[in-house]
Amino acid sequence: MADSSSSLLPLCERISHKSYFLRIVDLTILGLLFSLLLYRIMHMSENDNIWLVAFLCESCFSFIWLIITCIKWSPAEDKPYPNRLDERVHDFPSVDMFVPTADPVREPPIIVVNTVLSLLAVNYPTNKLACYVSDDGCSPLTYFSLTEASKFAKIWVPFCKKYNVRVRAPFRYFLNPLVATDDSVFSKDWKMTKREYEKLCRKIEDATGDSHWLDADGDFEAFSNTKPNDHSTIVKVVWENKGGVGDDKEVPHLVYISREKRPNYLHHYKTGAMNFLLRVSGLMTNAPYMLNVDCDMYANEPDVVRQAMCVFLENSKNSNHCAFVQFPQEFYDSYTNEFAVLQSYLGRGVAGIQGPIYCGSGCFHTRRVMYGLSSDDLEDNGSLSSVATWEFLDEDSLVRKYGSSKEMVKSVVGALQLKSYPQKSLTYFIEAAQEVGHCHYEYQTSWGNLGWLYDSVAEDINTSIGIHLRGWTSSFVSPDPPAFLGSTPSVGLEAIVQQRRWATGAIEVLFNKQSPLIGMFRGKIKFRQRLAYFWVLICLSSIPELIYFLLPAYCLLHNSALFPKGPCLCLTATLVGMHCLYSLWQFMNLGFSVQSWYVAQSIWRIIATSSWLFSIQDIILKLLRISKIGFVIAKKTMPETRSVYESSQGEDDVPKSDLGKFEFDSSCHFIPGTFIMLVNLAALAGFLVRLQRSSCSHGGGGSGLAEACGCILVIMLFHPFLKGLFEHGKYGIPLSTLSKAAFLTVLFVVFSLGI
Ligand SMILES: O=c1ccn([C@@H]2O[C@H](COP(=O)(O)OP(=O)(O)O[C@H]3O[C@H](CO)[C@@H](O)[C@H](O)[C@H]3O)[C@@H](O)[C@H]2O)c(=O)[nH]1
Ligand SMILES: [Mn+2]
Repeated sequence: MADSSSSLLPLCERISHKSYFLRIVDLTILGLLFSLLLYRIMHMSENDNIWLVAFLCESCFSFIWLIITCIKWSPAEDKPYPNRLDERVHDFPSVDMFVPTADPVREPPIIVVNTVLSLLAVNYPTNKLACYVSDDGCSPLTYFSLTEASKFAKIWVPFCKKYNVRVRAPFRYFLNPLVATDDSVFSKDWKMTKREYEKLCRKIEDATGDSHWLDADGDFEAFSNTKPNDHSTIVKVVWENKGGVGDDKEVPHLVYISREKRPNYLHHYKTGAMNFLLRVSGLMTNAPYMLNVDCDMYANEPDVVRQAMCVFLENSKNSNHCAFVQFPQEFYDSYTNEFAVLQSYLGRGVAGIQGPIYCGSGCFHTRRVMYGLSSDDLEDNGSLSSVATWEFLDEDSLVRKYGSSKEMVKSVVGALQLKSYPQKSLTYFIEAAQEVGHCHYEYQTSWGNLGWLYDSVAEDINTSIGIHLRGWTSSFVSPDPPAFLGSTPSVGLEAIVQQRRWATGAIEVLFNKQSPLIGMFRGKIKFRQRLAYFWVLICLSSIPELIYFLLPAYCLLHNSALFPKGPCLCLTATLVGMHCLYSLWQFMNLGFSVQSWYVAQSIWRIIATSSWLFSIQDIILKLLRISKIGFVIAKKTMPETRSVYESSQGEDDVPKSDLGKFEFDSSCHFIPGTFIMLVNLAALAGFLVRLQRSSCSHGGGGSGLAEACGCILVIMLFHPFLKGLFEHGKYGIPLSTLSKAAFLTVLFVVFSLGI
């Protein structure tokens, strides 16, 4: 473990990104918002009800900005120095790596295989690593792909280490052609490895849709007569690194697991899979640290495990108890950069308080924390306190918490006491692993209150709150190039549905016993950290946003004033202008273009008025017990696999003009956006032909110019819908959506005109 000599340089450092300039900008915007609210209060009596509605919406926006300012106040991140690790650490801690997958169609096995290969090939002693793939789809194709991948890994892993390959997911690596080199051995190895990878791709492709190979091989017997939601537990050791000494030619363990599923049992989607992974890995290797990635998130940085260990080992020497190390989620196929910007500003902001929020992927966890320990259950030297020993290691309580498997209990005790795990063959544990995969294993235990927490489809936020409430800190490491890269749905329905799930999950957290709202003063969580979890509920702002986007149109048609009059209009104009410039600066500061800033602004507004709006409906239906909330798996794609071994052109296969174009279909998700667009167009048209009512009987009455500008701004924000009105095919708004939105627009216009 880590050398205690203090004269050596630290393994990681905390870097503060505090900026007085940004604080002043944040506070100025906040001041302008409050001034606007004050102006509205002072002129409430002179205006009609719409003034009050605007006031309420703006109060919500001001509250959100207040929270954002608090979160961003003292941004920070950790910078690890993996090069210093070797001189400091003699015995590296083990790390178990989890990859959950659930659907071989939406998550093609070749993507999962690439993720697994990138993990198996990281720069870390191979005998300290084990990779576990959980398959909720119970797919023989996924299992087959992994067995084939493990054979290829014996070529790929040594190749990566010998030539210090930077990107260790073969599909990415082979996108680039072989660079001319004098090293003939390298050229030969490169060509051979590429050929083998192509063979692997072809084998997987051939096996897709053709299942005769299933019967031919006894290894697949476990998969016969299974359905994804009705089958027994399957545990298969795909590759065991027997007697490994950790040299560069070895391949770490690879284990395939699929927990039992029966139609009438709750299986808790990804969260259930994660807890099963936690148990099986506990039985087999019981590493003190665990990496968890989504099946499409390959390791893009070979040193990533070493980076995470730098943070853990450095913190283990002081009493700063770090529960997890989170790397940002970044994507190889994203044409919009709104997440990168969000993570860079808000993510670092939270990181500077108690630590980043766990975001489901690209995160290293501590096993002991996942088994339910609080930060004050530990002594300064990291051992269990006497109270915790009594509370956690009592035999009855162990069975009550972790279930009845004797092997499991033994492994939990070992993990809690940080005992080194007796090496046994992985196959020795298959029976015990099957036992802890039964549907009823968790029944009347604490699983779901410990491990990954149940009752929300956003298990990441939920679990994260649980950890921070127990007084742990977490760490944010954001290397360049990114540590992990994954696939994100293209802009359109897929992305909207994904955002709807995230928003629904976030609101579900509000109603949990972990809720940052309930138990406001409970737990060892810092106040600003609690605020950060409130920010996650930003999805609730969809209602004021929707209303606000309709207000200018309403006021224009109804001939009432929305914005302050005279010189005070400057207040609104400055606010809008400053906010635009500020967000533009944030984008450009990270190297993104003006265009990408503009696209991101509209994407956020579209997400707010569709995904977030429908998530509120999901929650209401759940609370009324009318429907349950499911986990719709996001579709993963990789740059044309064909091009990987035929043209090596990558994304160039897609016409550039189609990249990032908004796709529509007849889903109800597109109705709000179309409706907003039509309403604002109608109001502007009405304004232009002086259709507005001439009487000023309804309150203040405005010249309408400011409101017309408001409409133009809304149209600019929803410009994909404007384009969608004129485009055809998947880029055009379908007639059914258009007619529904048009009907609503007519109702709105009639209502606004007061006919
Ligand atoms: O029943 C299920 C459903 C999903 N998954 C896996 O969960 C992961 C995440 O699913 P994905 O469809 O990719 O969701 P995303 O919206 O892209 O994921 C983000 O949001 C989720 C919460 O909604 C988090 O769990 C993820 O870690 C986070 O990356 C994938 O590896 C899936 O295979 C399962 O194992 N079982
Ligand atoms: Mn995903």
